[in-house]
Amino acid sequence: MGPHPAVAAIRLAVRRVLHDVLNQHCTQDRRDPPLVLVACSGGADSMALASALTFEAPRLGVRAGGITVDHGLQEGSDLRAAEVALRLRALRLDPVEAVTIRVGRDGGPEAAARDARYAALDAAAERHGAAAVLLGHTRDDQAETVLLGLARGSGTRSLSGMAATTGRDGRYRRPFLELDRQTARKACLMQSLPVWDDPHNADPAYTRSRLRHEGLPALEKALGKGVVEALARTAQLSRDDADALDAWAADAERTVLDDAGTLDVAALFALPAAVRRRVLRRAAIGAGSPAGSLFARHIEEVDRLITAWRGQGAINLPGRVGVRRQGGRLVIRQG
Ligand SMILES: Nc1ncnc2c1ncn2[C@@H]1O[C@H](COP(=O)(O)OP(=O)(O)OP(=O)(O)O)[C@@H](O)[C@H]1O
Repeated sequence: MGPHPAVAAIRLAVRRVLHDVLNQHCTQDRRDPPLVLVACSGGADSMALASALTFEAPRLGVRAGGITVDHGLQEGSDLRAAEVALRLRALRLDPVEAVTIRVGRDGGPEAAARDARYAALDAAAERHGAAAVLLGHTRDDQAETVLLGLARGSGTRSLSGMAATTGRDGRYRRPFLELDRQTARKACLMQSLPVWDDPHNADPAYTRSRLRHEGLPALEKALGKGVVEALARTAQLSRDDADALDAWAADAERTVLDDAGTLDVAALFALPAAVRRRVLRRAAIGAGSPAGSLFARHIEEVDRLITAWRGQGAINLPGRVGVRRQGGRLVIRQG
């Protein structure tokens, strides 16, 4: 008798990613077996991921290890991290590491914890020479990410959620992005894997938690069960659109930019709004405005220098970047 369908599904998802990693490894002409690490919080998604990795890796000639990060934000988090590391070793992953980090405050508690966690995972990947790091984000996480982008009123890039592959050299992989959270949970249950439910995930103080426990269930009640799947599909379609528009903007930039680094207003005006705003955003970032602080409202204001010109003065962007219209040119400079 084969494995339970949930276990078969998580294994298939991981096998596909391992094939990809192996192909990439071979094209780099490497002969040693690649090491793949699972980033594991001890929650159901990443424990399911660890179990699938431990099953598939030896069959494909891949080495498999695990990393758990202790954010040090809760009483006893060090003991829990040690416990997760033990569970990963019990799955015969090797190497296994529990890494303790210090979380700053920049950008709010959730963003600060995420930034510190990725920095620790990057460092661990470098230290162990890992070819890939697997993350347990599911289709439900993707749907939540799309809704958060929608609620911020941002564009297609933000609606495109998380990519299956991100990070330096495509280091981070998300095998479960097309799998629902219920399947991961069921797979743990069927394999008698103990899982740890992070109390933060149920804490209504966190936006994502409210969305998960109140927002999405209300949407499903109103619109039907297919909402999560539809939102995940929206993410993929938006990603394709955003990629195409980014490529268009990169081409357009070459035609509107002169050697002195100023932009031709008439040529900008002739571009479709979605492309023009991307060109303006690229130029602002190129001049030193930090991408994370540059919001749609900033770019809209710069855009008005082109589309609603009435002699306005210079516009100040984050990072001490100023934008002014001088005759038929747009001058974007720091300082
Ligand atoms: N403390 C951690 N240590 C290592 N990896 C982590 C940690 N927290 C999150 N991750 C990785 O990031 C992914 C997504 O994080 P998220 O906070 O959504 O997960 P979670 O709900 O805490 O845990 P899980 O996804 O395992 O159920 C996890 O699946 C895991 O791969």
